[in-house]
Amino acid sequence: MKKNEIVEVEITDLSYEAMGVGHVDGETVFVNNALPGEIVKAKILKTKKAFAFAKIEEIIKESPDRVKVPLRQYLQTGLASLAHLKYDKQLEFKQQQVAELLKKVHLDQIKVNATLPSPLQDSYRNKAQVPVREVNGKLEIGFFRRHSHDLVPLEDFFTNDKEIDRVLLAVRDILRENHVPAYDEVKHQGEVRYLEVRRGIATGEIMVILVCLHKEFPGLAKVVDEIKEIAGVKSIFLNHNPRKTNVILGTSDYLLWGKRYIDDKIGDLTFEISPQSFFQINSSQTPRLYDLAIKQAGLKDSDLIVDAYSGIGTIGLSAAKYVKEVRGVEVVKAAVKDAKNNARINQIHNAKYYAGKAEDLMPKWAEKGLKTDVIFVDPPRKGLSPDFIEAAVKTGPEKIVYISCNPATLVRDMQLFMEKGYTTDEVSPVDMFPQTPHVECVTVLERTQND
Ligand SMILES: C[S@@+](CC[C@H](N)C(=O)[O-])C[C@H]1O[C@@H](n2cnc3c(N)ncnc32)[C@H](O)[C@@H]1O
Repeated sequence: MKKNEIVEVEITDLSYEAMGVGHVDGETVFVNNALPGEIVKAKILKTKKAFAFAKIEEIIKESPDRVKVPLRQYLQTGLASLAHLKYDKQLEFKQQQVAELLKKVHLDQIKVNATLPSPLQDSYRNKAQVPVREVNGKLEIGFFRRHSHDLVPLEDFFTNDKEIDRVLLAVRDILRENHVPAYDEVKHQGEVRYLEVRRGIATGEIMVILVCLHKEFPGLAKVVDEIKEIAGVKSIFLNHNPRKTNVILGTSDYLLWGKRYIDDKIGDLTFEISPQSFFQINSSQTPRLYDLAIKQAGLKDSDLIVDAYSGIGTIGLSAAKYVKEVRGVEVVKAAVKDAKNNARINQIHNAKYYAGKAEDLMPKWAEKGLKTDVIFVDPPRKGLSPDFIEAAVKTGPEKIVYISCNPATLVRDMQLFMEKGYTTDEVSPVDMFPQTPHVECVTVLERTQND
């Protein structure tokens, strides 16, 4: 295959990034937005040693599972790169992905349950982070075209809560009217790099964060005065990110107006969320994820449980009423402060939260002779470190409840726990991110022998 060549290809599979996979003359080709069962004419965009990337020129045979996407920009940008696949097939795709990863490491005896569907299939996100750039002389918000930093302007973000889109557009218009320059990443100049909007779905409280190159800019006070008049806005921050980087947020947040946090609810618990704290983005599905994890943990009132990678304490605090003691660990200091506050405002007295890296604190706790009954882990995409796993096992938990947003690292870590005498017979995918290829899973590893 050569660049710009047009090839006819039958799509036989879907990659974990939701690209159609086919073969031409023994070589693999990944075709953007093509679906299994389709025959397409595709233009080769890029070639590598053993594979190539291509885009559809024409669909010769269309899959019966293809659905019409409201805006082609959703597929161009990767904002909703699975939106062209019927929802029930998206759920099957996620289940299959986990099954294939297990099969690759000869763990196909472990059953992968059907993916738990999300109650909302669009407009489910309680948080948006959108780039701000100048396009054709105008400040725009949108999403980057896939594998690039070209901004595709958007007004309807499809997966965001509709109120969040309303606020994003209102802030965009305020920035335009006040002639605030958008960030230019080539020249590393301008002011506003990203807009972040978070909404407490249960409370309606909205936080606006202007991610800026400088700590202040001319006219900022007037911009803030106007943003605070937008219905629902309770908190306005400036996040200062002066670096030449693709990382969205800088390390310092300055409160410009209103509250330091917004409130939201999961089940009957209230949570205060500050700007840099992690909070599950699909509010309609979060209680179902936690219920599944807590139910499968089979908690007892004598249990000491660990909530590792605890964010603002949501899992541990949801489990606290079933157990004797909760001990949480989280690396973001502001989130630990939120977790402590959240225990207090919900009158939960058996939960303690500690700031630090889980892989540093767990070995210290194990050395001091801590004995645990159940350990909940909910790490970022890179999963757990071997040091953490080693130390966690030393504390003798009967069960490890693993909540994962990356099935590849989940399967890797499951193998390490299995080497140490833990086992599981099922993994449950939970759809936290409809219209995208992202997969969330829960599995419970039980101790079968003393190591
Ligand atoms: C997927 S989130 C889960 C948060 C929480 N359990 C929830 O459901 O909202 C992962 C969390 O791990 C934290 N984190 C990342 N690396 C960490 C580390 N090395 N040690 C402890 N926490 C870490 C992140 O700040 C984030 O809050």
